Amino acid sequence: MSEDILQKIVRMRREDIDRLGLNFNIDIPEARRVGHTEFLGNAGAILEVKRASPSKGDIAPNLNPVELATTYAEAHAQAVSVLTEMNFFKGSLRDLIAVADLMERRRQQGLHTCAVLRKDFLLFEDEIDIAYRCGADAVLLIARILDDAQLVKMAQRAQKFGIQAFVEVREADDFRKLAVVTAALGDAAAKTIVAGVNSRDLATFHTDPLIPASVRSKLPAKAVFESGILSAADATYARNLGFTGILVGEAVAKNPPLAKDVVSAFESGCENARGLFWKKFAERKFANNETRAASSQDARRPLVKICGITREEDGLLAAELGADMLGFVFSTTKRLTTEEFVRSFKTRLLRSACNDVAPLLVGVITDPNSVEGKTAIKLAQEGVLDAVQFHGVNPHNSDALAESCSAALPYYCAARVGAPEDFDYIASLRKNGEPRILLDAKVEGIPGGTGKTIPESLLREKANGAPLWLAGGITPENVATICEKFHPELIDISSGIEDAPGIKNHDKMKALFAEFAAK
Ligand SMILES: O=C(O)c1ccccc1NCC(=O)[C@H](O)[C@H](O)COP(=O)(O)O
Repeated sequence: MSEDILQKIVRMRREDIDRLGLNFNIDIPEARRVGHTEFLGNAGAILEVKRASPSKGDIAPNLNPVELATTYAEAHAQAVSVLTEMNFFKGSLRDLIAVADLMERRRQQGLHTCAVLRKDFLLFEDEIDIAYRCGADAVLLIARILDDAQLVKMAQRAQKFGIQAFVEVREADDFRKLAVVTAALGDAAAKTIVAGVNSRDLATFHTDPLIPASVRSKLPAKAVFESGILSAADATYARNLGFTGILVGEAVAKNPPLAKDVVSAFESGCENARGLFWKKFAERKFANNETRAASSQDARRPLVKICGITREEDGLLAAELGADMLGFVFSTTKRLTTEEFVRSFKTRLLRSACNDVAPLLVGVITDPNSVEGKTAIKLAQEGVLDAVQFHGVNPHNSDALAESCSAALPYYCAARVGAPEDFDYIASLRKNGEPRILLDAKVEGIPGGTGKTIPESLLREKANGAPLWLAGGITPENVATICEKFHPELIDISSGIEDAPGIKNHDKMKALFAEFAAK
């Protein structure tokens, strides 16, 4: 089997250590000469001294580590992460020593001091000694490249020095290792171990902001969202999920003035209902991947949202068939629903034991200032609805969202797509920290539920890359072909399973889900 990039980094590092020794031929202090700052003693941002990466190539090849770390400290970062891997990240133990010495000078001057993390692909206990002597307050331990015994020995060595072991996890086996090392450290674990989840797959470089969301509940209280944070809005998203730290590299190394915005967005945010919605969705997505693979359902089945529910029997059947989300339209169209209906449906749904996990309930709105829009927002803030779908309206431009943000509105955006320019709006939503955006067909004069599909050429040209949430004209007849062509993560269906607007046809609904039975 061919070597992935992570295996290559580790192999080359082992070869360098054989040639140069654990200190890579660099003079390092005989003994530690700096004080100690607890790594993530308080919630906050960890900003990185990063010259290059295997995924991006050169990022800031000529950066001055002391100048950059000074900017980070002045932005009140909690920690500075210093990459010391030389082949792919162009880092060095010299950078680590320089940043730790800088923090010691700041400590003595009474200035804000950041903890210093040695970020590398560490393999041996004696590398912890070297990190400690250089002045690190924490060391990264990547669970995926260490076996149980080695991970435990390295964490114990960190504990012996009174520094933190920052254990990076991502896959199921990493979580098992985290449990092993936590048990091995006993009472000391709470003080020594900080867990981090990387939104970037180190083998493929693909980042997905839903990966940290999917595992937040399995992590200890102190937990870090690593990679893929490009803006203040992304930092807010991570905080909304309940992470106590973010690790930001490329964005701040390339653009140091961004450090301040990222730090303050993270520190002023909090865990809230928006984060809860994304956690529920992400847990559902990844749990479903596993259970479907083991059941009679097609493992490639997307998540399914059935929209435009106006009758209890339709919603209950959709739930029984395995719908992941149910949509209720709070916009004056033929599928308009009411507050009373949604409240009583929710009670009924929770009473019915048709599914282990009830579908998420969302209110679709086209005008946050309308009576209907405000009703859906209220129901989402109360927790009756799991989220609001801003359909064709930009929540970031609306006063309603600004007001409701303080009350933590769970929401996502749906964009109506009919021309290439519409993807500019989608890009702007992504920059605003939206982890997923639903794409729906644009038909003049009809806000949604049009029964029309998005032109294939547009999807092919413009929607590549990001996980796709797809609506518009999906039917039991075309769903298999659409899924085969575009591999959506979620599909959203309304008129394709109806006899009339808001009146679902049960045979069509069954036919839709039958398309996902393993063939
Ligand atoms: O469905 C509606 O009547 C509706 C009205 C106003 C705004 C949005 C609306 N639906 C939004 C959805 O999420 C639909 O499921 C989506 O447009 C797909 O509909 P369809 O093409 O009928 O499957």
